[in-house]
Amino acid sequence: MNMAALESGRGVRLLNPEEDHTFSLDEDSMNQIFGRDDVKDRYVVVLSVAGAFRKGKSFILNFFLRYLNHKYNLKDNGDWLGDEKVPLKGFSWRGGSERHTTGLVLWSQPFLTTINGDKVAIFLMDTQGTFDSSSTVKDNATVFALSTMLSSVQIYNVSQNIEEDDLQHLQLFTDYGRLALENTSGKPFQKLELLVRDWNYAYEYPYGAGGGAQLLEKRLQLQNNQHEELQSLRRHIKECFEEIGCFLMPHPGLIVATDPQFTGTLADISSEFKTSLRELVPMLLAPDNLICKKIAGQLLKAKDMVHYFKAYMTVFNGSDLPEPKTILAATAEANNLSALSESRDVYEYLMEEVVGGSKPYLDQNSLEQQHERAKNKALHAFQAKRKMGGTDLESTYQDRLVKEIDEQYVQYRANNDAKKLLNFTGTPMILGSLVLLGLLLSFVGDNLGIRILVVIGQIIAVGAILTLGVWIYSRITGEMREIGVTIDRIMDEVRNVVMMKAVSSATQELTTPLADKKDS
Ligand SMILES: Nc1nc2c(ncn2[C@@H]2O[C@H](COP(=O)(O)OP(=O)(O)OP(=O)(O)O)[C@@H](O)[C@H]2O)c(=O)[nH]1
Ligand SMILES: [Mg+2]
Repeated sequence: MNMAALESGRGVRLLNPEEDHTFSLDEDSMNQIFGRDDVKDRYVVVLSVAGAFRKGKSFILNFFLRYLNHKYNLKDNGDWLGDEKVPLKGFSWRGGSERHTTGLVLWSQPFLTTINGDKVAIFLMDTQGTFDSSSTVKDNATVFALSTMLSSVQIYNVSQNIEEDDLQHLQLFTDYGRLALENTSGKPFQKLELLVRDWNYAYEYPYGAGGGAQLLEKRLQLQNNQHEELQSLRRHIKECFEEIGCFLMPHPGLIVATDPQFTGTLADISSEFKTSLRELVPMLLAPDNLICKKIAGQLLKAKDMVHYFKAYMTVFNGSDLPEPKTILAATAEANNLSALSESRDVYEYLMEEVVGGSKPYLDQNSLEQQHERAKNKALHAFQAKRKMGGTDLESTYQDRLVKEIDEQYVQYRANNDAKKLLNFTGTPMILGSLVLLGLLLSFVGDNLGIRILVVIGQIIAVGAILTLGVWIYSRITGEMREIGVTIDRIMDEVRNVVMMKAVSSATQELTTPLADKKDS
């Protein structure tokens, strides 16, 4: 199997656990991953795997990677599971009893595709296992919460069965989710997939999604004799996620579970496990099944992820676990911030079109008009976005947008003014040289008595002086911009032709003696 495309990626730890039980965010890596030019404006599918430590989370993610590489990089519809003898690589995984993955790890290269014409980037996220001996309850909750808040598909990896404890751990989200439901449109979370590993009771419920659905229904059933708390937890879980599924995964075999030499080769994995992988992975990641990340009913772009990461980091790094209302407030802040930066992009884009670096000088009035037009468009874009957090928060961010745009305008104006000054390296230099050339020709022609040379020289000199005049006028006043631009373009051509001639004659000079030497 061709793994080349996979080898360009690696697991990047975006969230690092610190000694004092806070987490630090690797902002540079985050900006690099989500801000890549071909990625930042794409909608995102974020699949995360979370749950107790040492239960095969990183291991299974590497099969997701194989599928994604096969389907979206190599665009191959054949068997994706791969060669029986190839070791399993990608996210770091290993055997043993000590926890391995820490913090939150993202695959550095998203997989790119389109869904119904929309460009999409698929991200995989690995998480620190919960309940190891060195983490606190808060550490666990933070990783679990962040990965749930930031993913569109959360795979909740549980061992052997769905127990009451497993459901209890969803409590923080259901509390947040209920609050979010009251305040925003759309369900707060998208897909939750409980992945039960080492399912031993296939005689009761068969392996796969079918058996999983039966088990899940049983576990989420409301019963009259259940305590009220257990009943409401179940109700809320169903309310908060758009979709909840369960998948029963068979045991992968003794070599996988116990052999320290095991490298992840398919040959050492039970055939039931492989059969289930063939069902599970496309069920989550085939083109028709991809789920894009939404917050408050709105699709997120890769560049928006940065705002949410930062906002959640701040609230989860406090000394206590944040209250659901604090998480909601952070979500609303990030949501407004995304709208702000998107609208500022609109302003920048429109202004670059008229006064960007390569554009000629624009007169003051026109510049002002263009600024007003771009600012209105940006404000309109901001207002058109559905936002969380109420009108007060919205107007704070709108004021901030106006302030940032006005600051940027000052910058554009300064740059524009700088263009007014003559630029002696481009067009004027060429035109000046042409004036000199013309004068030289007519002088030589005059001395040699060649009348035609005198006329040609004078035409060149006068033409160049007139053109220079028009060009200077256009630069200083900002009027006749089209003519000014045309002159620049023609002079550019002239410069290119002259340069090419100079280079080719120089190379000829250099190569001819060599060739001559060869011949002799
Ligand atoms: N019993 C069992 N073992 C598995 C399964 N999948 C992988 N393993 C083994 O479990 C061990 C741990 O795998 P990892 O993928 O590193 O586990 P993890 O959940 O990422 O662990 P942490 O990063 O410490 O949270 C490895 O030895 C795997 O071979 C499974 O479905 N069942
Ligand atoms: Mg791991």
